[in-house]
Order: sequence, then C-alpha cells, then structure tokens
Amino acid sequence: MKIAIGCDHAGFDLKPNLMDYLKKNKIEIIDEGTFSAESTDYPIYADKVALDVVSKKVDLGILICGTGIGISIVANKVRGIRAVACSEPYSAKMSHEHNNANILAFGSRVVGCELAKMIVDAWLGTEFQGGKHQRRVDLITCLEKKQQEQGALNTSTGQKHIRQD
Ligand SMILES: O=C(CO)[C@H](O)[C@H](O)COP(=O)(O)O
Repeated sequence: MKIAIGCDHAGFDLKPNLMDYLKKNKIEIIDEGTFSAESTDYPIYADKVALDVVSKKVDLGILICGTGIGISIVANKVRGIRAVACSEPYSAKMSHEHNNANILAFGSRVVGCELAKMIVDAWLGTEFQGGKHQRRVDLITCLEKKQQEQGALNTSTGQKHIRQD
C-alpha cells in the first residue's frame, strides 16, 4: 500500500506523527509537503496529492489543513477524486465502505494526533463494498464525464440529469 500525504502550515506538526504511524504499519509514503511551518496555501498540496491518486502513482491520499474542509474541497475538483473530510472514525469507515473515498482529509485544529490515527485506521481497515454502492459511485463518474464534455459551454439551461427516470 502506497499513500501520498500533503498538508498546509496548519497540518505541518501533525503530518510527521501520522507518517511515522503509517510507516510502522508498513505503508509506503510519498510526502508532497508542505515542508515548513511557514504560512502557505492548501490548494497546492491538495492538487499534488489528488494528481498522485488519479495517476495511480499511489493507492490513496491523505490531506491535512486546519479544518480538513478547504483541502478536501480542492481535491474534489480533480476528476476521479472522492475526498472526504472526517473528524471521527465512523464516517471515515463508511466513506471507504460506501463511497470508495480515495482521499481522507482532516483538520489538525479539529482532531488531535491520537484521534487522527483512529480515523486513518477506520478508513484503511475497511473495504469498498461494491454492489449498489458501485452503481452510485458510477453515477458520480458519469457526472464528472458529462461535466468534462460540456466544458466551457456549460450553462444552467438544457442540462440533462445523469439519470433520466
Ligand atoms: O483549514 C484550512 C482550510 O480549510 C486552512 O488550514 C486555514 O484556512 C488556514 O488558516 P490560517 O492561514 O489563518 O492559518
């Protein structure tokens, strides 16, 4: 298992703790920064980790900012990414089981180090269930494809829903 990890300045203290934890669990890590506590912009790291995931350089991604919100919003702009911001283990588990989330985000100002580890464990310790959940994830993929096809011509008129029923 290979994971890319990225954070902004708010996640800078938490990231090494989490990396050590993951390495102890035999997970290979690509560290996409940030590499100092200097104030920086979370979209940079969300983009790097998201691209690592969609290019299959890694299996999964982990992102940390102050709240987990901004960094997951950005990651979700990348086609093929299903990023979730979690502050407790149950949502992390379900995001893998039902939504096949490929990036886990959390906020260093929301969760402490031990809770962050529990959230990661819950996420990694479960598998995507497939079946009806695969159908739903396929609909997300279908929506992404439609958006890409519409590109710059996208307007609010004449759009079709991804399911016609
Ligand atoms: O949580 C975040 C984005 O959702 C950022 O980490 C947060 O906005 C950074 O704030 P500041 O620059 O004031 O430290």
